Amino acid sequence: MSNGVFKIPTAKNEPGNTYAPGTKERETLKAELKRQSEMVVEIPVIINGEDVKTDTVKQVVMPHDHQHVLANYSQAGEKELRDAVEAAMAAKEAWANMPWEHRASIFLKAADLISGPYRDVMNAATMLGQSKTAFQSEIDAAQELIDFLRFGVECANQIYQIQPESMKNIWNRTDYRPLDGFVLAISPFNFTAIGGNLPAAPAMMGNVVVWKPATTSILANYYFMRILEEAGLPKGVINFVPSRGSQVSEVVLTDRRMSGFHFTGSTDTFNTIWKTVGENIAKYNSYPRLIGETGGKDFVFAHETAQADKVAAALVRGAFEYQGQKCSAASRAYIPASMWEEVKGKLLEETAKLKVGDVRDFRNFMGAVIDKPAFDSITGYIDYAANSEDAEIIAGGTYDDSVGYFVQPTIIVTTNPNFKTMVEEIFGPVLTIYVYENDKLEETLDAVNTASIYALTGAIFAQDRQAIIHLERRLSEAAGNFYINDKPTGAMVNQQPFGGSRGSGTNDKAGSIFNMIRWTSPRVIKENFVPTTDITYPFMDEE
Ligand SMILES: NC(=O)c1ccc[n+]([C@@H]2O[C@H](COP(=O)([O-])OP(=O)(O)OC[C@H]3O[C@@H](n4cnc5c(N)ncnc54)[C@H](O)[C@@H]3O)[C@@H](O)[C@H]2O)c1
Ligand SMILES: N[C@@H](CCC=O)C(=O)O
Repeated sequence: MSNGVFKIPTAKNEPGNTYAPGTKERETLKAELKRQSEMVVEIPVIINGEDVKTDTVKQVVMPHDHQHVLANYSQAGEKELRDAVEAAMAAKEAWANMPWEHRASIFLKAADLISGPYRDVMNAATMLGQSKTAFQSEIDAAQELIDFLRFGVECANQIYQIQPESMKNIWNRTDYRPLDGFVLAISPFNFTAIGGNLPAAPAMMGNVVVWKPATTSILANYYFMRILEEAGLPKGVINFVPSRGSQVSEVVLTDRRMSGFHFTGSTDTFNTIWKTVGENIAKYNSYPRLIGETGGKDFVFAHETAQADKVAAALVRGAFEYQGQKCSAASRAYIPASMWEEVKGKLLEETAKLKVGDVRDFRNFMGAVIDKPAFDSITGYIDYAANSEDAEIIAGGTYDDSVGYFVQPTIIVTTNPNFKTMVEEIFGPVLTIYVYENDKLEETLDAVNTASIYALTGAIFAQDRQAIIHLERRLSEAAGNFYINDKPTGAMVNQQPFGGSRGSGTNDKAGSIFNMIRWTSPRVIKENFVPTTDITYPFMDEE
């Protein structure tokens, strides 16, 4: 029994640790890295709160030391996937009917557990399993994940307060029901926070979920699942099913009770899923909500009034942090000829300083790329540029996968604004630059707008206010997250709600009210306190 309109604790962005030499946080994180490096975790499938081991067991390795096994995980097959759907459906009624403040408490508690006792665990698992540096892990597995949980609760609370007007004798109410079925969440490898948010956001709104994590981020995703359990998530509300994507599509995506799909990953995968849903549309109980944040080919555009050193700094951080494996990473840049020599000098100087290696050595700025297919794909682009007459590699261009999947930060300069590496998402530490003549501003802006199918993030650099206004207008459809005099990465929950359009997804802005509202199916209730007995209208009494 709940009596009260409860006040949700005010959400604030989680402050980050620095891990500077001599700090306590650096010491405890290093100890946790050592502990996790010396053990092999056995990761089960988790269905209805029960650990399930299967016959298909696969390994999780460190990308920066690929012979080092961190964990073995059970892969769910068809039976486990079907069981997960049934477990979710069985948990549905009790979860949907749990008083909202108790649902909220579970996620707020999980946020506090990550902020406190499990911060090192989440960071170490993300560093070792996904090859993130301490800095990159902290902004993801700690800060962003905590923010998603706390602001998610706040957004849900705001939605529940959106209520209709009522007239004399009438009370109108909106009942924010969860969707009529279950939600399938499929997450990418590159952000532990996104992995957590994809199942958590629909669950906060009262939905039950089948969650398929990416195979290369399973370790951190598994620890998050355990934290949710410790926070009190009832059995079956989120079912954790490491599995093959194609099999999830066959078995879970096409189940008639699938009412929502929450995805982040590549555009190709989302297209395949959308097509599968379309082909099966007559089968579903209700039209499934399809929410997908996908790829990017993010740009930095410098105007002739920009400051060269700031442009160069944004390019280095925007392109090479986390090995360029951010959907928001700066991967194409447009620099005016008048500024190029200065930008180039600074870029080469700063890029030469970046150390690439094992993330347990805190002096490294970059770790390894995620796995062998990613390594082969990224180095394929580098080789293509090396052999092209339209391009010159001015930094990096080398790679080595003998110990870990290491790719040096690479800068390509091209004379063709539609060169392959200016157009396609590479998802690695490769930046391509097109130097434009100062008097070709409009043609170059057209190229920014049309070169790729994506519209995720983009940054402009300029000092002149009229130029800023002009660029902002001319590139209005080119990015869902647009930056002025800043790098195109590092969006924060509740500050820069994140998502793009065109080939970059449905732009539902993760962690915001726009996304959370997709997980409800509102029922409007009209209650009449004084029902009428009149059948006819008053004006019918006389002619
Ligand atoms: N827009 C954003 O907010 C955002 C954020 C992070 C990553 N991304 C994008 O994600 C991509 C990188 O992540 P990734 O390599 O994990 O992406 P991916 O598309 O390869 O995989 C994403 C998930 O989909 C699963 N999957 C693959 N094929 C499937 C299929 N046929 N059916 C069902 N599931 C399938 C994978 O196993 C994984 O869990 C990049 O394109 C990046 O831009 C976008
Ligand atoms: N939200 C993150 C990117 C997530 C995609 O990989 C950023 O803004 O850098």
